[in-house]
Amino acid sequence: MTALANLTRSLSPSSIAPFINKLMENYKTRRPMYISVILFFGIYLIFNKITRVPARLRHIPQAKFFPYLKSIISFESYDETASKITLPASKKSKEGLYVVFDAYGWTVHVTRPEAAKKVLFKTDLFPKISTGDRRETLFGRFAMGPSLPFLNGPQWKAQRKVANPAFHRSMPINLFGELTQKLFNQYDKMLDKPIPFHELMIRWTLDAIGIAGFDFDFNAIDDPTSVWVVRYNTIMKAFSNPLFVVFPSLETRWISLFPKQKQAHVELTAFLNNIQEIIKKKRETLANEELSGATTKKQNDRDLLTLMLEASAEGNGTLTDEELQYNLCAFFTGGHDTTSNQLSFAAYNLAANPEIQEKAREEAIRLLGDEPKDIIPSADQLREMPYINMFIKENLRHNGTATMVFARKTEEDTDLEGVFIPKDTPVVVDLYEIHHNESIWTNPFKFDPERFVPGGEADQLAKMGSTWLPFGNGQRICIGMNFSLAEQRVFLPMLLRKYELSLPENSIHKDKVVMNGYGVVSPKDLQITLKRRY
Ligand code: HEM
Repeated sequence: MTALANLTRSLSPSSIAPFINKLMENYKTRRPMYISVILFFGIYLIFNKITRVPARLRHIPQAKFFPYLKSIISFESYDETASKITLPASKKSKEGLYVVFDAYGWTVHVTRPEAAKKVLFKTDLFPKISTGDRRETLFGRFAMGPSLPFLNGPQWKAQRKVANPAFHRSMPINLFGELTQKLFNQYDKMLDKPIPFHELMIRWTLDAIGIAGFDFDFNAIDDPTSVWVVRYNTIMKAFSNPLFVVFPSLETRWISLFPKQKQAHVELTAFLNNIQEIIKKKRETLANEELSGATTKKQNDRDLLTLMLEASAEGNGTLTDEELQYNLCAFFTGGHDTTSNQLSFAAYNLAANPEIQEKAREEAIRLLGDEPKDIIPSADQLREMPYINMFIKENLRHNGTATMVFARKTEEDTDLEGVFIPKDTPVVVDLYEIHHNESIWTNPFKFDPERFVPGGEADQLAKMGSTWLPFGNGQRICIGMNFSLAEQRVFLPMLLRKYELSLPENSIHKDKVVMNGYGVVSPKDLQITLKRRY
């Protein structure tokens, strides 16, 4: 007790004041040194966190950190990064797992079909990772609400039940065909010289998803300067600004310092208001139709929004206006760039492989005739194009635009093909690596549609698990898969009948296609020369 009393007395304010004064004096003179030590220590901690695999994941092979970082910050083509870094890492273990520090922190990547199947099918063990609170960022306001790509469990199921019927009806083939004819009018203004193929494809898919999604004509093919096209493009461009992707708080707290980003938010508000207005009008129209018993459009001409509202009315569940808005935006993010990239890769693969192009053209002519006029294939004809379908599948394998699925997170400690993965570990299935893994596909870098003949290599491999999965697999498989395939099946035979495709002499893609992007890739500035056949 006496000792404690003495200590308390010695710690009285009057006794420690000189000590504090001395410390403050010292601090004033040595402030730069203290700050340096704290900074150094902070940097060391961050460096350590980023460069050292955490102990709980050290039993899994690692993709080399610095070469990986260098490759990402020098914007190397995705396939270069894969060949140099991630594919070699995937070969270090028979299970094909490796860890790398990416957008989710230390993440386990899956590059073999057996493990991929488990991750994609066991949705309760591997739910989608939470994207954190980015609701106030531009991308967050556009897409990160309660919508299909981001939800899990019963909430996701309830939404998918409303959306599924809209994607499992007969597709708007005529719309895709008419838009193709419109695009041909643009091609015809630029014949026999390199045309910006990818840029035009982006305009085509924007019109397709606008009209088929919610009956809104952007008119991007005919007028890329129209107010809605410019507005949409401004928003999309601002999304991909890496500064705000990496530091979202700059956008939420310091937005006034970034006038361009601020303007993109204004454009987005106008865009979202327009969608809300369309939803409101659509509800009114459907209510009136119900009252009068009249329907204005045939089933396959109805847009996805109408079909979802009808599915609700038929008792498949309900979506609020907010949920409908976020899902329509999800159809834009999921369905616009992806299909335009895929069709541009298709054009590249036709131009780079003249024999394959000729074989595909012969099939299109056999099916649709060789009369010198545009012909839109019928739904039955779309099912009768074995070679073009094989070409489409190989294009999705060899140059699939989605290189990986959305990240998952382990719900509990788990075993993946005999490898221990602790709870709360981010897990990503690498689609590109599975499609280019030499221990799965024979000569995977060769473009060869024959792999997909019935009973051929692809069919044999399917027994191993998820070997061909450009749209993902399992419950969360891309809801727009049939929509996109229908777009491709209409566009390609029409293109082949009318034009011969070649790569310009000075094309940057002469040796192999040069890619842009990371999770979703596209052929960089793809130019193609078109020669009319009729
Ligand atoms: C070539 C075209 C396309 C490719 C390669 C593609 C690929 C994918 C992939 C890999 C996923 C993720 C699966 C996962 O995380 O497990 C996905 C999900 C999704 N895609 Fe697509 N997609 C395409 C076109 C479309 C289209 C046209 C739409 C809509 C019109 C669309 C809407 C969606 C949506 C809403 C999801 C989330 C589904 C869910 O979680 O329930 N996609 N897509």
